[in-house]
This record gives sequence, C-alpha cells and structure tokens, in this order.
Amino acid sequence: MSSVKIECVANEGCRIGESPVWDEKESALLYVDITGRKVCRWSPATTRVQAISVDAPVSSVALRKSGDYVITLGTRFAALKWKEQLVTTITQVDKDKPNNRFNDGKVDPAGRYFAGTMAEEIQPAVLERHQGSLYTLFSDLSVVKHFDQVDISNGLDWSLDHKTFFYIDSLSYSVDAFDYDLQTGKIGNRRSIYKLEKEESIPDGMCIDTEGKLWVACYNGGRVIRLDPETGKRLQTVKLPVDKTTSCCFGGKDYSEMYVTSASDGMDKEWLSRQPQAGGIFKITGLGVKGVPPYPFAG
Ligand SMILES: O=C(O)[C@H](O)[C@@H](O)[C@H](O)[C@H](O)CO
Ligand SMILES: [Zn+2]
Repeated sequence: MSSVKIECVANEGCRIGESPVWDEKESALLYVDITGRKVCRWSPATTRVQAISVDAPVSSVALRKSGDYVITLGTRFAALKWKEQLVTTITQVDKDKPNNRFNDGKVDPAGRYFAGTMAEEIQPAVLERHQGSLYTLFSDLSVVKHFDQVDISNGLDWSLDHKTFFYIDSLSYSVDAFDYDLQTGKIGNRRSIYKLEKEESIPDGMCIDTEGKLWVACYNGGRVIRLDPETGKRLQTVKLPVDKTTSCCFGGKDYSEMYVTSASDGMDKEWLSRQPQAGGIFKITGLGVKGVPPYPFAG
C-alpha cells in the first residue's frame, strides 16, 4: 500500500488559485490567482513563489512551444514573456459580454489552447447563469467557439488515446465526456460520466493520470477524487486540509507528485481561522500513480 502524504508547499494565500501546470524546463509549478490577478511560479528548489501582476483576472496559464507562456486574461488570450514581465493580447472573445471573464483552460495533445468563459461571480458559485462559452485558440491564432450556455466553464483534459475530451461545467455537478477528433479539434456526442455526490460539492479543475483515470478537485468539498471514466465509478478520495480545493495537476520528478491549488475568496474570518492554509498550494505524494506532461501551445 502506498502512503499518501499531503504538504502545503506555498502558503501565500491565493484568493482563487487555479490552473496548476508543471513547467519541466524550469522545474517549477506555474499557477494563477484569478481574482488576485497574478501569474505565479513556485520553485521546489528555492521553495519561493515568483509572481507577475496583471491588469485583469487571469484564469489559466499554459506552456508555449516557442518558449514562455500563454494565459487567459479577462476575456483575452494573451502571451506572457516571463523575464520581461510582458503581456500582449493575442485575441479577445465574448466582446458583447462585458461582465464575462475566462475561467479554466488547457492545451490539447495537438497544441490547441482550450478555455471557457463565465460571468463574473457575485460570490463563489453565484453568478448570472448561461453566459459562458467554450473556445479553442488554434496555432494560427484563430479562435473557434464550440458551444455557449455554460455556467462556470472549468476542468478539462483528454483521454490517453486522444479520442475523448473531458469537461466540467461546475454548476451541472457533472463530469462530462465528448468524442474528440484530434485532427480537427472538434468535439461531439456529449454525455455525463460522473455526477458528484452531495459532500463532494462542486466539480472544479481536473487532470488525467497515466492509467487514464481522472482526478477532479472538488470546490467546497476539500478533496480530490479519482474517477474511472469507463465505468463512471469513483475509485479514490483524498481529503485536503482546506475546503476550497480548485484544481490539480501532476508534476515533479517523473510527474509522480500531485499539486493542488485552493482558494480563500468567500471565506469569513472564522472559516479562515479554522483553515489557515486556505489559498495555499498542496503537494500530494505517495499516490502510486503518475501524470501526463502538459502539452505546449503550438502557436
Ligand atoms: O476556480 C474556478 O474555477 C472559479 O473561478 C471559482 O470561482 C470556483 O471554482 C467557483 O466558484 C466554483 O465553481
Ligand atoms: Zn476552476
């Protein structure tokens, strides 16, 4: 039996931590603080966090083939040059929806950047409904909208054979699957593969492991759960010392460690005093399973 160990590695108190991505070249964990408007990079060697402040909510970060990073910023896809601390807009979506912002995003195995939008939250999980859409940024920097009517566009990843796209619209309390065409980036045949149980609360970010099983961070559920997308069964629950677990990824040596982001927005003083690590970054070891390296944006 493996023994699972959970450690808070960065306790800078994100307001909404999100989009953890392992940057192998830098041996560091990238993530964003959405409402804190920061792109962060935590290095295990120094145990320090470097942060770049940006001018709007930043909801996801991805590696880029040409080096540096791409981010979703407000309703924009943008390029981020880390050393120069330079952000340049690539393209904008939802121009007719001034109250919208991007939320979670991830690059597909062919190098396309998928990210969805949502209305700005009035408080956690309270917002004008059906305002979001799911988009793809292609390597030629063109954008395609897949569908609209999304509440909170969240976790996404692809099956190991690249034939299935997994997606979470948080307020559906469901983890969904689509058929995926890697050649074109098109999705179809949406179905639910798992409905969250009451104490699991709201599904948020997710990632896949090398056995093809999905790990879903449960917002307000204080846990990550491991799901079998073939059977629709939950295989494992790992509880964390904070309620607002937002997303997860694998990283570290051979992608054998899991990193989990968390949030503190929406917690009152009493709640925060019970969970002083809220908004921290957690490292989980001993899961006995590895993850898939992140794909870089091809543009
Ligand atoms: O991290 C995110 O994806 C959202 O931006 C957060 O605000 C929460 O997840 C949401 O409130 C619960 O679904
Ligand atoms: Zn999220």
